[in-house]
Amino acid sequence: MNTAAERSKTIAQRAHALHWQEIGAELNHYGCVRLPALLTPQECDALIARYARDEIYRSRVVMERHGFGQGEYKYFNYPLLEIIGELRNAFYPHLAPLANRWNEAMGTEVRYPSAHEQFIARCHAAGQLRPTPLILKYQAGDYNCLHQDLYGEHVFPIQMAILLSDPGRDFSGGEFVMTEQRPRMQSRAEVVPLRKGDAIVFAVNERPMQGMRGFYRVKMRHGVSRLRSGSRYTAGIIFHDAL
Ligand SMILES: O=C(O)CCC(=O)C(=O)O
Ligand SMILES: [Fe+2]
Repeated sequence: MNTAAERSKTIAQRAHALHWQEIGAELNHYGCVRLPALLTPQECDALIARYARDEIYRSRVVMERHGFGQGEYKYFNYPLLEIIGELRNAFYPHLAPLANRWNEAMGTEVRYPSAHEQFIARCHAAGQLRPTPLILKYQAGDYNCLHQDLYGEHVFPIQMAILLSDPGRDFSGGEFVMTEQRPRMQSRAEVVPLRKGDAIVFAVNERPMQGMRGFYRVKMRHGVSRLRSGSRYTAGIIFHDAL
C-alpha cells in the first residue's frame, strides 16, 4: 500500500480489497494473520500524536497497578475517533462469517449478525456499554503479560491490533507474542514480526482446531515481550463493548 492512490483509499475499501479466503485460511490454521501496511505511516503518526488528548479517551490504565505488565493504555470514548470507528465497522462484516464458522465447529450456539451495529446493540442490551478500542504505550522495560480481552458475556472471538511505531527505528524488543494451549498438551508460542502500520488479526479466546476425530478447542493468549529500548504504540480494535 504505497502509491498515493492506495493511500487515499478509505478503511472500508482497504478491508474490502483484502483476500479474505486466504486470511481466513491462515487464521484457522494459526489463530492469527498479519495484514501488511493496513495504515499509512501518516495515519499511525496521527494516532500517536493524539495519545496525549485525554478528552477522546474514557480511561487510562497503568498496567503495573493491575499486574497486567508494565506500560499504559487508554480506552477511547464514544464517539470514537473516526479512523477507529471505521476500522471496527469495516472489518467486522468480513470477520463475522469466520467467527460463525468457528462457533459452528466448536458447537457453540452463538451466531454473529452481519453488521457491527447489530452486534453492539446486543452488547449494549446486556449492559456492555463501554467502548473497548484502545491505544497502548510501552517504553524501555515495558511488556504486556499474556492475556485475553474478555469484558463480559458477549465476546466477539477475533480482534485486531495495529503497530503504530517503527521497529528498529522507534524501539527494539517488544515483539507481539501469542500462545496456543491445546487440551492436555504443552503450549505453543508464536512471535509475529510486525512493521509500522501492519495489523495482526487474532483469536481472542478459544478457536477450533481440526483433529483426528473432529474439532477440538484451543485457548489462545496474546501479549508483548519486553521492550529493550525506545517507545512502542499500538492501536487495539476489540469488537465487543465492556461491562
Ligand atoms: O501492544 C500489542 O501489540 C498488543 C496489544 C493488545 O494486547 C491488544 O490490542 O489487545
Ligand atoms: Fe490485548
